[in-house]
Amino acid sequence: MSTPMFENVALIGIGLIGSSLARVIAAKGLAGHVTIATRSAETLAQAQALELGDDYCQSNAEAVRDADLVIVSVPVGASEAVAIEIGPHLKPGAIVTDVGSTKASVVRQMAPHIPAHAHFIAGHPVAGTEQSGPAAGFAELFQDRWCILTPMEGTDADAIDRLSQFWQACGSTVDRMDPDHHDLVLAIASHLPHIIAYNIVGTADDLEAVTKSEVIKYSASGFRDFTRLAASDPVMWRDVCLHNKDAILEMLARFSEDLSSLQRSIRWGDGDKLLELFTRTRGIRRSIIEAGQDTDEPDFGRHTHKTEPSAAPE
Ligand SMILES: NC(=O)C1=CN([C@@H]2O[C@H](COP(=O)(O)OP(=O)(O)OC[C@H]3O[C@@H](n4cnc5c(N)ncnc54)[C@H](O)[C@@H]3O)[C@@H](O)[C@H]2O)C=CC1
Ligand SMILES: O=C(O)C(=O)Cc1ccc(O)cc1
Repeated sequence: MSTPMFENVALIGIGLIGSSLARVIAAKGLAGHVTIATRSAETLAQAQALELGDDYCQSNAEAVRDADLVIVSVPVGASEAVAIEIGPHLKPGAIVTDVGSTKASVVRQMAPHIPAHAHFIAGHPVAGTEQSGPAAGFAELFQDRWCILTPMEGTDADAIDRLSQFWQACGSTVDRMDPDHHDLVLAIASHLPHIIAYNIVGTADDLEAVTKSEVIKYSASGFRDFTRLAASDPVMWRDVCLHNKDAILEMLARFSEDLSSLQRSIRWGDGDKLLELFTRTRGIRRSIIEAGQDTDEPDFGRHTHKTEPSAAPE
């Protein structure tokens, strides 16, 4: 087997993302030794039973002591607590990254606690499912997906390269962005769809009392797709909403305005306007598929490396 990219890797948090990382690291021989740490003893025991790593400990501080690469895969609201715990125990040259769905808040929470002798580079693999926990992960999760890194100005270029190469070895294409820009783009591309799903399924559930399960009985695939998203982890999505508040509220305001306009078209029987919108949106999906950026479901969102990642900002 070839030399591993990192001798010692510490995975903090071993849910869907952490356990997918553990699996791809093992499958591709990317680490000499993997230490797993997570808060709950039960989850740690589950990770051990699944043989996801080489060492298991409940202390985040202890887990990072020898690590060359530390990957924090916890709900974004726990980022600061983890950074405070691990900061004083990082060895010189260690790379610390995360996988959180929001970036500006994570950078604010973690960066101040990472010592100057280590390298902090926030990240977000744009890959996931509605499942959570260590049993839900799989080695192919990151294959043909984007991973966005949001390094701060002045971060060691070598460390960024090493982390990029790691994600590429996991199957991803790496892109770089400013954290605020990431949060704005992901607010519309990922956060709003989840919020809309939680809302529509909640509304249907309220109606259920009136319609006695008819909503579920007669739901076609459109509603079922919403129920998949609305089954996503509640703690993770509470944290996304609280930690990307401004961008989400901005996008929700735009969404509400457009919804009001749609409502008006329906009320006044403006068929032309409805046809114009529905034709335009159908074209969007068709052009995505034709561009070869996506195959058919369930792989919508997987790309084919036909598009070059954009140039890294200086
Ligand atoms: N689920 C998804 O589809 C995706 C999630 N993400 C991000 O990845 C991160 C992790 O998400 P999942 O793996 O889905 O969640 P998960 O709920 O499956 O796992 C979270 C893990 O974090 C652990 N944890 C929580 N607080 C901790 C602490 N203080 N110290 C140590 N461990 C702690 C939990 O015990 C659990 O093992 C989140 O920030 C999320 O926004 C990113 C891309 C996709
Ligand atoms: O399950 C889905 O459809 C997702 O969209 C998964 C997902 C959730 C959160 C992320 O930050 C990235 C991907």
